[in-house]
Amino acid sequence: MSTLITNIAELMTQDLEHRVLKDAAVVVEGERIAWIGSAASAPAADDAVDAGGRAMLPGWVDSHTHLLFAGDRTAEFEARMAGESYSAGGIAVTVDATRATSDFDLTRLALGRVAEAVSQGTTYLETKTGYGLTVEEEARSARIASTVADQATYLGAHLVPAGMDAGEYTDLVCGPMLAAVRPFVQWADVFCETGAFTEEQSRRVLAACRDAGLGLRVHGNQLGEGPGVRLAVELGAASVDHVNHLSGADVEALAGTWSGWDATSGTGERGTVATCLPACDLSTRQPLAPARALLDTGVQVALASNCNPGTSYTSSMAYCVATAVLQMRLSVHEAVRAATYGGALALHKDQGADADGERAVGSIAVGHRADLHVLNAPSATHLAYRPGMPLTYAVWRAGVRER
Ligand SMILES: N=CN[C@@H](CCC(=O)O)C(=O)O
Ligand SMILES: [Zn+2]
Repeated sequence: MSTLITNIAELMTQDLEHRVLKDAAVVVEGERIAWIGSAASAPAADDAVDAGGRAMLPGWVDSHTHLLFAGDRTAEFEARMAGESYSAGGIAVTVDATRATSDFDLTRLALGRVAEAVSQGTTYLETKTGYGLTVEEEARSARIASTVADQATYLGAHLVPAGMDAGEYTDLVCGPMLAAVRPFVQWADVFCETGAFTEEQSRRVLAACRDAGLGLRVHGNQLGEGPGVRLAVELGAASVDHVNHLSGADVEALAGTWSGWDATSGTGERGTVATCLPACDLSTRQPLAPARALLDTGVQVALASNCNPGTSYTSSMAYCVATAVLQMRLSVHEAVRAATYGGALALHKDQGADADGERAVGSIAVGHRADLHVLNAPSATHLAYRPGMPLTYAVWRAGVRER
């Protein structure tokens, strides 16, 4: 079964050549993109969809979410808006609510959040554990995460539970808890920040998880300058996320990780993606991450929602893109790239087409997964020009029309 989507006013491919085609068409065959080019030379297909002169871009790749939770933290948000500052301790409120929720309800809540994201153009997403914090609860979250998201991350090192010794809890995270979650996750993450995990504890967790075969990610430099970026670079993490407070040395270190990468062919030695979370920055009144400086220094950047009940209760990638353009000084093309290809790079899903059985996401090219987002607008510029407007018109996820 093939579908020709034609009359696309602007096709922002976010492929390696950064092509933006006018008056374009795309053919979807099963789960893959089979053809792209000018509408005038499009081949025939079983079915046809008229995009009506709208813009198409890759579906958003949300590479950082925390969707496995119950309850909300409205009171904490209100206190913050009244002047209190964010601290890691709020996580415990969500842990209590999550533990008190059945498997069925936790799954239903997470699926509802995924559906919300997909309806706004997200077609590939990662989610994390981290609101369980016991062996059984983290294993449960990891199991459910693996069924609701495309990729799952183990974040047992989110907060030391009340009444536990930090060293003993770190042992648990590196030992029995890791063994229990291992079948369900691809990645491990650690909240390396004052009030959460120290540099030494974070290094221990990351090393144990790496030895268990997991890829690494780090929550770092969110609330102040600290060891997060250094640790991510030292251990070869795929991404370091938040990155609000960076020293010049942090930026240089991140740029250095990309010195062996050839961005024009998408080959070479991968570095550590800097994942900026602007919705979280606004909701916690932190300075926006220096995405402009990171890009200018040669760092690969991703934008993600960080959807969670404490610091960023939104899955709107369009909101992140609008903020990146209006306030972080990215061009529309750069912001959309960070929210699509950048996320794929951070999740190691930027490559693969037909031959190897893997399908790249985050860019529109033949053989890639057919994850497509049509805007109710003639160009992607409208994402920033009309911020806050519901611009998602149609969504294909792995070739299936979702909206
Ligand atoms: N920073 C650590 N973890 C989450 C927040 C978790 C929470 O406050 O519930 C984040 O990415 O912002
Ligand atoms: Zn997070």
